[in-house]
Amino acid sequence: MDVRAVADLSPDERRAVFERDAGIDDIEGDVAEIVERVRTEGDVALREFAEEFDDTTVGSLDVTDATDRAYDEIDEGLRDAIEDAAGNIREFHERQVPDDWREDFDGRELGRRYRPIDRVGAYVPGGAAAYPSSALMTVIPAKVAGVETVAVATPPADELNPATLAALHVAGADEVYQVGGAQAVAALAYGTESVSRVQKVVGPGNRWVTAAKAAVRNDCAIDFLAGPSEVCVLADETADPEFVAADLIAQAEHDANASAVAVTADEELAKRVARAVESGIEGERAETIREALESDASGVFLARSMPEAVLFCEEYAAEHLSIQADDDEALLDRIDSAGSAFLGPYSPVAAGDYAAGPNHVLPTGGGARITGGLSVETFLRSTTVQRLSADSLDDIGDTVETLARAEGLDAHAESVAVRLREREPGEDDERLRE
Ligand SMILES: NC(=O)c1ccc[n+]([C@@H]2O[C@H](COP(=O)([O-])OP(=O)(O)OC[C@H]3O[C@@H](n4cnc5c(N)ncnc54)[C@H](O)[C@@H]3O)[C@@H](O)[C@H]2O)c1
Ligand SMILES: N[C@H](CO)Cc1c[nH]c[nH+]1
Ligand SMILES: [Zn+2]
Repeated sequence: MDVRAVADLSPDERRAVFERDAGIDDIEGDVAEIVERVRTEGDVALREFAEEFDDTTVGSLDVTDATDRAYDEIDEGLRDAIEDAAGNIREFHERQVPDDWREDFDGRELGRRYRPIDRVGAYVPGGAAAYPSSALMTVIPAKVAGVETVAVATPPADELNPATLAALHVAGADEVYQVGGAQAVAALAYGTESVSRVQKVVGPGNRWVTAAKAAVRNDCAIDFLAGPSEVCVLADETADPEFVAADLIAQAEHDANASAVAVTADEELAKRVARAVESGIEGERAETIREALESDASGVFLARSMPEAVLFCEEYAAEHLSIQADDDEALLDRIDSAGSAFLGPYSPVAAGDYAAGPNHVLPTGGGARITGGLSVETFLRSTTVQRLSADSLDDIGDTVETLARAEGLDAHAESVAVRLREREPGEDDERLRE
């Protein structure tokens, strides 16, 4: 792996890193066709795509019943790990539940009220790897928010992954369908004979899943684009190059379209990280890792100073930002855009991927510039509430009428004026309310 100087990057090289698209743009047309076929042909299309893309002949699309059995049958150690991670994830997300509130603002009683969305669809990936962790990360926050029905789609297989099924049982999924990729997103968004449509589709996935979420977003709400994994490690001379390399390799093993970057102002560290990456690539996923790390969107970058490295991170807007440096809090303070930040040498991204508690479904492709990751709020809608007393309406009456007339909306002004005209001098608020 080469070390590239940030200052020497050409405009094209900068685009490849900072405007990375994980191969999604290339498949927009194909995904539009898949989505349209699911929309018009329903289950027939789902079955054909399962044959074509997953090499699976699907019997029943609905596999909800398999989850309880899987939970009973999986290895006890695995069951404990799922329960342990689920407990931490639930605890963290319970902290996010907002309270309804009402307050008095000079006679205007104002507030905010929260209600869960009724029916949500969660995509749980399962192509190149199995993702029981994503089952927990999508379904648990929805259930904590109070969503009544969480329908899950996960790729079909002759034998579905038992850990994923067991995790769905633990998380409390209500419906589970074996359908993967773009066709799964389309099925949840538009409905088919077997899959009832949902109000919002959430969850992570490869470029096919992510492109489909982008394609349906005008017809069905989505969380955000949570595509092939990414990590940006900001390191100084105190960092352990083996730790930095391990974090890059870990995210790269998800997908050949994943991206992983490290940036530092210390040339010696940069070289040592690059060497540690080279020697650390091994195992069954070596080819995937190599492809991801050799892409123009990945690499070890040498900045001229830590401020330049910080700017690099801000511009990158990573799904995962790892800071392995002496003054990590001060550095984090200067970076606004990141899905999840991991501070210090003992906070590997993988801890957050599985069990620390925060959500691992996070925006990729620079989405962190405008949004955070999946949370309880993703599954809530809010209503503002306003009750004005006669006196408080009187207080703002002139302001409302003046602005309404400035907009040429006289009926708006009149709807206020009629109330204030009919108000008897000295009439109290209680009477007006009756
Ligand atoms: N950003 C996040 O929050 C986050 C979290 C977890 C995982 N991820 C990402 O999720 C992804 C999981 O990917 P995966 O592939 O293992 O599982 P997946 O379930 O996302 O994708 C598998 C599906 O892709 C479809 N597909 C594959 N090749 C296709 C082709 N040539 N044409 C049409 N459809 C095709 C198939 O339908 C298959 O069922 C990884 O990219 C990982 O990095 C992201
Ligand atoms: N790193 C992924 C998010 O990009 C989440 C994950 C699940 N399993 C392992 N990792
Ligand atoms: Zn991961």
